[in-house]
Amino acid sequence: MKYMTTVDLPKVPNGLHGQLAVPGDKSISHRSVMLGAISKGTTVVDHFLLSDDCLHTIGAFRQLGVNIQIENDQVTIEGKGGFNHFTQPDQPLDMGNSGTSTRLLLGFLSKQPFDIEMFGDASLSKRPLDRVINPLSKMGANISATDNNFLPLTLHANNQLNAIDYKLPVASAQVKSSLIWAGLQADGKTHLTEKLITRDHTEKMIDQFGGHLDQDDVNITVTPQDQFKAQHVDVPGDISSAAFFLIAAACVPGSEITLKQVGLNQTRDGILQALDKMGAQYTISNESNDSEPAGDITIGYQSLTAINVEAAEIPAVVDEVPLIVLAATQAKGTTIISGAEELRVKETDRIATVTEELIKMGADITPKSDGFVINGGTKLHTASEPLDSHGDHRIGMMLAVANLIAGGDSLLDNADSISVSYPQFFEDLKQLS
Ligand SMILES: O=C(O)C1=C[C@@H](OP(=O)(O)O)[C@@H](O)[C@H](O)C1
Ligand SMILES: C=C(OP(=O)(O)O)C(=O)O
Repeated sequence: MKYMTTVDLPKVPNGLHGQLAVPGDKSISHRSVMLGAISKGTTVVDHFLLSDDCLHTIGAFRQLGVNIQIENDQVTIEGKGGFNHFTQPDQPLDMGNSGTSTRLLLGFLSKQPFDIEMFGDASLSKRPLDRVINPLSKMGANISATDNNFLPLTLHANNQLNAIDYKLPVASAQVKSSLIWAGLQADGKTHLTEKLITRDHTEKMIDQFGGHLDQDDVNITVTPQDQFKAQHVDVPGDISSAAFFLIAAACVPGSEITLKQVGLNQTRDGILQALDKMGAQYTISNESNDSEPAGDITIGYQSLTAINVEAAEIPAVVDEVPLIVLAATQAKGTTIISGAEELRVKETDRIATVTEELIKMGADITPKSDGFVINGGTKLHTASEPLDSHGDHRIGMMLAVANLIAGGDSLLDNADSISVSYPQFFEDLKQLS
């Protein structure tokens, strides 16, 4: 897909107000289709995120012969009752812009009795896959990828996966999840050791669907199993989507908002930890805890102070780092973010694109190889040339929030990339205006 649309970014002269339920969590939505597909029975998923990325996961499973119905934001998946009942896709699987779909499906589909081809868009075709190809190959998967690292690729027919002991060289929930899917199909116990704890939605959902993993801090043992039982999944609001409004409300004078039933999984709540460290006040109410914890978050405008963010804190906030940089431009003092080199291999090199775009609005940011140094207290202004999402949904939405803070009239190029994770972002922002 080419992202072409240029939009006039909205303003909120009186701040953000009111209540909003953000769309469902992207990571959990992807995984609900995967577990639903191998379970026995019909899985019903409510508050599913119908964004481009998740629709690519649904599209791939439909091509594998899984019957999936969509009605409003409810998705119904007729499970196949195991990993062994898929049919060979008659076209290559289109992964679009979605790193999660690609990396998770590589492990999930690494023991199928037929070849499967996969391709993606220009951005996804530049993102490294050797982080999953290498360990999956050790397990016996047979993958021919472009330069052994990139899409397009072919996952060759394979009937044997060997269990391995593997220490993950990167802190990545995508790599961990891919290897869990493969481990469930291997011939013995697979032992994984994470570099740092990363989001645990795969582990929680396996448990919800009647499976079992042994976990102890960064160690996970996967025992082969494919007896999963269909479930009802209620997807909480995506904290990564809520984060745009949390930062907007904290930084635009006069704001006071409540975001309803946002996912509060502790492996994902780094944006709240960062706000705490910046001295922000917010309240959490109506907490629920089904398979994933959730609650309502109320936050208003306030002054923020600079913080340091280090490597160990990054996984819980990896997709929200662009927003921490933006908040840091408004905070008192100098913020230093380190250990965030993974941002260089997201939809764009987010260290480069965040810096380039916020500098257009007057921010004082110095990029580092693994993060940023931000001198705060800047009055952001309208950019004299259009801002650019660079085709990266999270950069596009972060810039829309930056324009709210500036109270400016900036334009945003390549705005339609936002549909990758949050198609109704501008409508929801209007609801809070
Ligand atoms: O597992 C997931 O659902 C995700 C994991 C993260 O990627 P990495 O695991 O590559 O850090 C995150 O950036 C991505 O948006 C979603
Ligand atoms: C990095 C992201 O997603 P993915 O890796 O699935 O493309 C994201 O949503 O910010």
